[in-house]
Amino acid sequence: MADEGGTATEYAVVPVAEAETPTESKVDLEGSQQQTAEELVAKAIVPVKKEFLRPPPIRPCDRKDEDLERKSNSSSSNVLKEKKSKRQLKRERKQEQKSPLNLCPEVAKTGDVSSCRYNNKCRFSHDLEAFKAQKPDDLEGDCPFLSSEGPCPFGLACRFSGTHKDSFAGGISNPVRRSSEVNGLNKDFQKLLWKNKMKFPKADAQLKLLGLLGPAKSELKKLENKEEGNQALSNGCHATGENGCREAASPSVYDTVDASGNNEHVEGTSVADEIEDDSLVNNEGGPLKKAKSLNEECSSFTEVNNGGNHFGQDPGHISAQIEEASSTDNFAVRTDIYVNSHQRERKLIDFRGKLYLAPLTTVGNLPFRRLCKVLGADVTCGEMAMCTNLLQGQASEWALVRRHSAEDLFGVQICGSYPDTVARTVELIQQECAVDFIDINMGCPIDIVVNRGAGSFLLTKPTRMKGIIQAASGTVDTPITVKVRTAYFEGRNRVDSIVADIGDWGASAVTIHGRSRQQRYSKLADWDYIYQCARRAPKTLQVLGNGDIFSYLDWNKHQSDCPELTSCMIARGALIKPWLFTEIKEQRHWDISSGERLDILKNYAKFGLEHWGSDSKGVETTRHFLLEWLSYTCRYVPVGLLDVIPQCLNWRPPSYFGRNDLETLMASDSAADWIKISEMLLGKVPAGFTFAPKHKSNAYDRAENG
Ligand SMILES: Cc1cc2nc3c(=O)[nH]c(=O)nc-3n(C[C@H](O)[C@H](O)[C@H](O)COP(=O)(O)O)c2cc1C
Repeated sequence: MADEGGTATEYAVVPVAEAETPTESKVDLEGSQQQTAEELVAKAIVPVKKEFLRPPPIRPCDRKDEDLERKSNSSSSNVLKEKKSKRQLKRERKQEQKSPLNLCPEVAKTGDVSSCRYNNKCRFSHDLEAFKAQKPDDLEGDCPFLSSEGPCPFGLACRFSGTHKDSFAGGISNPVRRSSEVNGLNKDFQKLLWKNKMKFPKADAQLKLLGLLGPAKSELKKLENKEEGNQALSNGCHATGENGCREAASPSVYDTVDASGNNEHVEGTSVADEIEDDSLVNNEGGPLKKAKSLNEECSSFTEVNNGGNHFGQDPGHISAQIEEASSTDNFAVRTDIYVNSHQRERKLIDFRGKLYLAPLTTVGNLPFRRLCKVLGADVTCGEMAMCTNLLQGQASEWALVRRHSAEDLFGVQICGSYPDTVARTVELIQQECAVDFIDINMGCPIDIVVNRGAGSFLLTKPTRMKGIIQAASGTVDTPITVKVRTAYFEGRNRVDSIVADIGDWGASAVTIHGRSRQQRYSKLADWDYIYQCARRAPKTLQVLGNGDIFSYLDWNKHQSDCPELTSCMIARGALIKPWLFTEIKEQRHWDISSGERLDILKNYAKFGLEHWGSDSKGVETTRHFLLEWLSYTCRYVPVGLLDVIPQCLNWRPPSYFGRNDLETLMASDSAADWIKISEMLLGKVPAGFTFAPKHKSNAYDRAENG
C-alpha cells in the first residue's frame, strides 16, 4: 500500500515481552543497575554492561514536544475538517510548481530556457536567474550520479551541482540517464487503466474457467455464506466482503511525500505527458472518477465450486482452453472443469536457504532493499501494493513495484479481497513488469485492509483464499507465493489445516508469520506451530518461517530444528540491524562500530538520492525515509556493550552511553537526534522542519495488541 500513513503504524507495533512490560520507552537506570543480567533478560530488558548505563536523558522540551504534537494533531484534524476543495488544491499545486524554486526539469538539465518544448504552457518555472538566486548552497559531498552513465538528470537543480563535470554551454543533446531501476509505469498503460479500457484476457478466462464469472456466482456465494456461518466469526471481523461488496480503492495516503520514489523527474515522466494528462488527473495525481467504474462495473465475485472435479484433465488441454478463451471476448468455456491451475507450466523459484528480506511498508523502500542486498540479503520484495489501486493506475501504487538491478531475486507483494481483482492485477504485473514472483498478502493485520476483506481477513475465508490463489496462479506463469499469519484469532490457528491445499491451489511458496492477527506483535512468534505447518506441507510447496529473527543463532536454530522449512524471512531484524544478513552469512555476531554504521547510513542516503532525486525535493524525501528508518535503528545495542549475547528482538534497551559520541547519538530514541544524524548525511533541515515517525517503534508502552 502506498505509504499508508496512520495505518502503517500497526505494522510497527513493537513486540511486548511475554514476561513484563515496562511502561517507559527507555528502561530506567536504577531498574537496570540493580538487577542481574538474568533478571533483566527475564524482563525482556537488554542486559547492557553496568558501566555503560546512564539515566534517561532529561529532555526539557519533552513536555513541550508532546504538547506540540498534540497541537499539531489537533490542527491537522482542523485541516481535515476544513478540507480543501480539489480546485483549491490544484490551484495551490500549480502556484507551487510555478514558484522559481520549481525549475522546469528540462531547463534544469540543459541550463537552456528554450529547451522546454512547452514554453509558457509548461507547469514549471523557466526563470533560471530567479532559481539561481533562491537555490540553497550545495550540500557537502559528490553528486550521487557522478559515477553513472550520462550527466546528472537534475542538472542545475541538483544540490551537488558544484561537483558536476558537464558544462551546460550549448545544452546537452541527449541527457538520458540509463537508470538501474526497472518496472517504471508506462504512461499509455496508465491511461488505459484510468479510462477503464484495459483488457484482462487471461485473468477473465481463468476466472470464467473457475466459475468465478457469470451466473455460477450466486450459487457459489451461497457456499461462502455457509462458510461464514460455520466460521462463527465474532465481532471485529466485519469486512465489506461479507456483504459481497467489492473492495473499494484504498486511499493513497501520502501525507507529506511520495513514499515510493514517485518523483516524476527521476522516473522519466515527461513534462509533455503531464500536460497532456492534465485532463485526466485529479489534484492528487490520481485518476478521475471514470476509473472508479472499474469497481462499479464488476459485481462481487465469490468462490469457486469445488464440485465436478475432473482430475486427470490434461493440463495442456486446459491451458489451450484458456488461450482459446483469451482470444475471444465472447467465449463460452465450461465451468465444470476442475482447473488444476498449478499444473499450468510455471516458472520455478527456489527459496531454499536464501535470506529473504520481508516486505516492509514505508521502510522497505527500494533504497533500503538495495542496501540490504549489499549486506547479504538474497531475496527482496516490494512494499505491499493494493490491487484496486494498481488496477486504477495510481502512480504511487505502481511505484511500489519498482526494482533495482541489484535485486536479482525480486518479488512484488499485492493485497486484494477477491479472485477477480487479484487475477487481473497479476496479469498486469506479469505483462508490465520484470518480477520473479508475486506474493499475495493474506496476513496483513491493518484495520482498513481487513475491513475491506483482504489481508488476514482471508484467513477466515478458506474458500475465498482458494479462489484467489487458483485464479492468480492460473492466470500467470510467474510463481505465486502467499504470506499468512497463523490465524485471524488467537488460539484458533488454522494454517496447518490448509497448508497442503495452498500448494494444491497453485502457490509455489507460503510464508508463515508465527502470530495471529489478533496478537499483532504481542508475544513471541510461535515457531513450533510454524514447524508443524512445514511438516504438513507437501514437498512441492516451499514453506518459509517468519518472526523475531535477530541473530545468526536464531536463523541456525530454525534451519536445524525444522529441515522441512525452506527458508526464513526477516523483517524488523533487518530494519534494526541490516547487517544481520552479513552476520548470518558469516556466522558471527558483528560488533559493528559507529563509524561502520555511519557508512551504512551514508550508503542509504546515496541510494535514496539516486532513487528520489538529488534536487531539493529528492533530498527531503530521502531524509524523510531515512528518519523513518532511524526510528528502528536506535533499538540496536552494540555487541560490545552486552552482558548477554546476542540481543533479542523483543528486549527493550535501557538508556546507555555508547563507546563514543556517535554511538551514543545512534542509541537515542529522540527524533531530534535522528534529525541530527540526518543532517550529517543530507545537510541542514529546511526552516520549519518537523518529523514524527509513522512507525513509533520506541513507543513500547503504546504497543497495540489488537
Ligand atoms: C514497518 C513494517 C512494515 C511491514 N510491512 C509489511 C508489508 O508491507 N507486507 C507484509 O506482508 N508484511 C509487512 N510487515 C510484516 C513483516 O513482513 C513481518 O511479517 C513481521 O514483522 C514479522 O517478522 P519480524 O518478527 O522479523 O519482524 C511489516 C512489518 C513492519 C515492522
